[in-house]
Amino acid sequence: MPDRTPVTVAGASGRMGAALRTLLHDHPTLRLGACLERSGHPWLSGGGPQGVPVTDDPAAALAVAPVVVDFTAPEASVAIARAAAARGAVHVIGTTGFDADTLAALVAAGQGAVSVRAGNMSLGVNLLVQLTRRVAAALGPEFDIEIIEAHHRAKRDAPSGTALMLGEAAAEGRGVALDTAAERARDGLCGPRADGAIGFAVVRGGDIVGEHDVVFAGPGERIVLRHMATDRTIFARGALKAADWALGRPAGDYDMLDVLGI
Ligand SMILES: NC(=O)C1=CN([C@@H]2O[C@H](COP(=O)(O)OP(=O)(O)OC[C@H]3O[C@@H](n4cnc5c(N)ncnc54)[C@H](O)[C@@H]3O)[C@@H](O)[C@H]2O)C=CC1
Ligand SMILES: O=C(O)C1=N[C@H](C(=O)O)C[C@H](O)C1
Repeated sequence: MPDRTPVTVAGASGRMGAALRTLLHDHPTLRLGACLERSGHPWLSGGGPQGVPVTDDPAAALAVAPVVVDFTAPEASVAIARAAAARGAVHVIGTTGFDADTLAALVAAGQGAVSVRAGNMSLGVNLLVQLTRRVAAALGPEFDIEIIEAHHRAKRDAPSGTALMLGEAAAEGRGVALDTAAERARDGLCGPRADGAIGFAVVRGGDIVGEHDVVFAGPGERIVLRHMATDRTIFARGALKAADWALGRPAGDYDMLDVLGI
């Protein structure tokens, strides 16, 4: 397979890093070009994949492989965005858990890069986002919207990036701002549900890859839109599709709806 584009995998030893490295092994257009890991990671002193540099320096990785697929942590993604912008490189961002300040820092740092960011890179979830927007727009305020997500016990952020994407889509469909509609915690004598709220509930346990329900609960009936991921390959495949799609595009901020054309 000649002339495949070298890719930096950021967070290369992680769950998503492993899924990406497996797919890149025999990908038709992309190959593993460099591994980026956190400072102090054991792979920096050996033990990582052979034949490619392993580094904690985003600029050094991008000098070798100027397309970076990044499933790391929010602060790490900001540093990678800065390095990608300096080279006008492609930065595919799967990392979730950004607060408002870190998200603003990411966007500012990435000016000049070709950035594709999504809280979920799978085809199925991005279709679910579109369905959620349509159903929320079609139903009246008598339908309460609740988003329930479940993930493995090691996940650090909640609600998941996907749950927040679905919440944004529901809020858009309803013509409201998610910031004001979201109910993210209920505990104790919290009173009845607020009219128009978009509620979030979170399950963590075992090795659940990722499950999301959008519940529209009305008087006498309930609609549930559900996505269940059983294999991380779906996210890795989407991320590599985004990398391929982004090559040669003008600098800017894109998402998976752009990549998938849906
Ligand atoms: N958008 C999507 O489709 C998906 C997003 N995710 C998100 O991706 C992120 C990672 O998920 P997992 O792979 O499950 O986590 P993980 O904990 O298995 O892997 C994260 C990796 O990033 C590395 N890392 C941390 N700081 C770094 C730095 N400064 N520079 C380079 N590497 C660094 C860690 O050492 C680790 O190897 C999470 O935010 C998760 O929510 C996960 C799956 C799908
Ligand atoms: O951390 C994970 O594992 C996942 N994170 C993403 C999210 O926060 O939605 C996507 C997927 O659900 C798996």
